[in-house]
Amino acid sequence: MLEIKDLVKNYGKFTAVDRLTLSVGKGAICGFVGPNGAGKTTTMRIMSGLLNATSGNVIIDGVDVTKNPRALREKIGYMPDFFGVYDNLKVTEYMDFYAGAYGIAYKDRAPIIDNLLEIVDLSHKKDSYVDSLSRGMKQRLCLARSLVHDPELLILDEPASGLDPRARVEMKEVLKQLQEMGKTIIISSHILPELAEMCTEVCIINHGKLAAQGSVQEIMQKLSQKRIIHIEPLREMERMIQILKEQPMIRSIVENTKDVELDFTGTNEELSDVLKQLILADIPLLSFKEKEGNLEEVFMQVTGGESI
Ligand SMILES: Nc1ncnc2c1ncn2[C@@H]1O[C@H](COP(=O)(O)OP(=O)(O)OP(=O)(O)O)[C@@H](O)[C@H]1O
Repeated sequence: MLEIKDLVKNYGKFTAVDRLTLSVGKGAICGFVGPNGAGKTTTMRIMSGLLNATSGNVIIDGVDVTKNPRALREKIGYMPDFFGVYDNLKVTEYMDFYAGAYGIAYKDRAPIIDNLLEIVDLSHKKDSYVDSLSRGMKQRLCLARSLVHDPELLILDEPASGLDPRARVEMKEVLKQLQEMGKTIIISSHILPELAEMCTEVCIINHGKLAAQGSVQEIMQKLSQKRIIHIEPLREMERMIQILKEQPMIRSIVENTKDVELDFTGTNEELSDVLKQLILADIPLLSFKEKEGNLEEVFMQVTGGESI
């Protein structure tokens, strides 16, 4: 659905997007994650035809944005990270304004607007003033507005930013519904855990380059250099540690009051062998498990510890 090839954007001498190459399949919810200033907004604005690239290509559904921005206008819905101020405009009037801007005939607008407000769960607010809505509602309204022309690809810049956990869950549900309707969604954030639960895949962007792409699980596996294994014996801690010290794939052992933490460098096969050794030595075990990777740690590792 989306292919970005060698995309470069220079602002004067500064390179904000640096030979970025990636592709996103139809029906994906792809998270664009990176620290502040990584180049996410710049890339999204180029994808949406709002900004010219210095070089490279952005191909959406077979059409190059840089060569044919008009043809793409219908295919793309863009939600910016900034929500303007709309004094004295009611929710339906706001939607009507955008429907008009996309050339939708006046007589066709009402059912489209009603349907979209229902999708984003704002039907009950249709006669309210936009400025009176909560932040979460404004974000959802902004999302509804980017859908007026029924685009195939949605480009959402930081839609979850500043939302409380409940509003995030609501946003996640709306996105899932849109995915079920066959839309492809690109969504950005500078907080990986915020996106992880919403996305089918993630692209981590750093200094305008792609640092990693894949499902959250794949990225965690590829990038977590450390495998930490927790082992809790019922007793015989000392004897267990002696056996563990003889295992070749264990880089270090940290002893806690009740359990030990191994920094393990081996494969699953080798890990199951460690378990076998302990059982053969009759060490009574209460638990033997790998610590789940921490998304934030992985993100910090990929982006060189830059702030999130
Ligand atoms: N119009 C501009 N002129 C000069 N530099 C710019 C311009 N727009 C963006 N930049 C710079 O390009 C870099 C990338 O900015 P961009 O807004 O794309 O990052 P981002 O990943 O979206 O960051 P954030 O999460 O803070 O929104 C930043 O260093 C920014 O200062």
